[in-house]
Amino acid sequence: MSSTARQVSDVNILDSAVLPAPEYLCRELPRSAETANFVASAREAIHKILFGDDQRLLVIVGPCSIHDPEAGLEYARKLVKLKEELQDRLYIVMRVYFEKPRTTVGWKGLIMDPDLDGSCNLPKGLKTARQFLNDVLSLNLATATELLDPITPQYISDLICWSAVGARTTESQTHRQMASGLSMPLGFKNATSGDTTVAINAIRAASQSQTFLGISHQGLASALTTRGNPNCHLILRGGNGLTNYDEKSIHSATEALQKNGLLPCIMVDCSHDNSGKDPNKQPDVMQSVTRQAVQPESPIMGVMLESNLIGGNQAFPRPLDELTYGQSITDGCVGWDATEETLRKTYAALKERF
Ligand SMILES: O=C[C@H](O)[C@H](O)COP(=O)(O)O
Ligand SMILES: C=C(OP(=O)(O)O)C(=O)O
Repeated sequence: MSSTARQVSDVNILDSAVLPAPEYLCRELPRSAETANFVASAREAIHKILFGDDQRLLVIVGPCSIHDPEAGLEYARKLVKLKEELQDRLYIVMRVYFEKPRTTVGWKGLIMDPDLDGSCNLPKGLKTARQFLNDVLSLNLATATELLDPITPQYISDLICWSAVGARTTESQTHRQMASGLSMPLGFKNATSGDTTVAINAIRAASQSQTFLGISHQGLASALTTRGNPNCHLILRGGNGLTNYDEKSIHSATEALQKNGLLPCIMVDCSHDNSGKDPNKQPDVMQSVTRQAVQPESPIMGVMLESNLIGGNQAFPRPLDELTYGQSITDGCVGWDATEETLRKTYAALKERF
């Protein structure tokens, strides 16, 4: 009888590289006291909007994904000027998305592949993301991201003012548990099928205390017990080719929230299925949503817009020297001029709310 055992673990693992512990990266790229205070007050401002203590509209706007930090910062510098101008009616937060959930496969974002060439240099990706967040916050601009991998928050969440769990992960217990321990307000998107029940269940689960497997700041596998996140809300993004920002959809989502004892508090994503993935339709969606938002007792407290320096998107992968500066390599975005016009129109329409 042979005593040689067959290989039964790591059969499909090609490589494994230890990452720096979160505390190491946070020490290398620390947050200043000013930045910490800015993040805390941005989260408070968003909390007040969620709970109806501030009538401003929360606007999560920016690139579908950050792939070029230089262009991302140019965008941030433009956005912060507009934010300051419109801040008595709009609370503008920049989309700073580093992790992309894919329907099948594709570029998974700057954290996973910062060199855009499939080399997946994760230590560089985490470092670039942390540096970029620090840079945006130093402009006095609040940051929003989707948290996809449950290990990522330990590296960057102290620099995030608002986060989302996406349509592909709202039903995942792992993500609901993660959300229950996060320190910032968070939106759950309805499922890609259009189902909103999964997002409502997610809000309920994330508001509870949970114990689950995670990593500590020292990078050690840990059992984490959370308090529950009281600042979760619903995001309607359409689904299965259909929109869900019309009055009837908003009304039925509101009823479902109330039936579950949750705050009637809804953000509308003007992109994704709500625009049929056509970025040119996002401004019209935003206008329609704003018209509803100014109605008395409207549950609409926020909107999301995918926007970049240049409108549309470019096919990717492609040779890096052929990339158009400031244009999305993931979903199509509204260009800067149209973004500015749309936000100004929203601002003007919101006069009725004040
Ligand atoms: O917002 C981004 C995309 O819609 C999401 O990452 C899915 O992209 P995919 O369907 O192209 O994979
Ligand atoms: C991936 C995103 O959205 P969704 O989860 O709605 O597809 C996104 O907002 O980048």
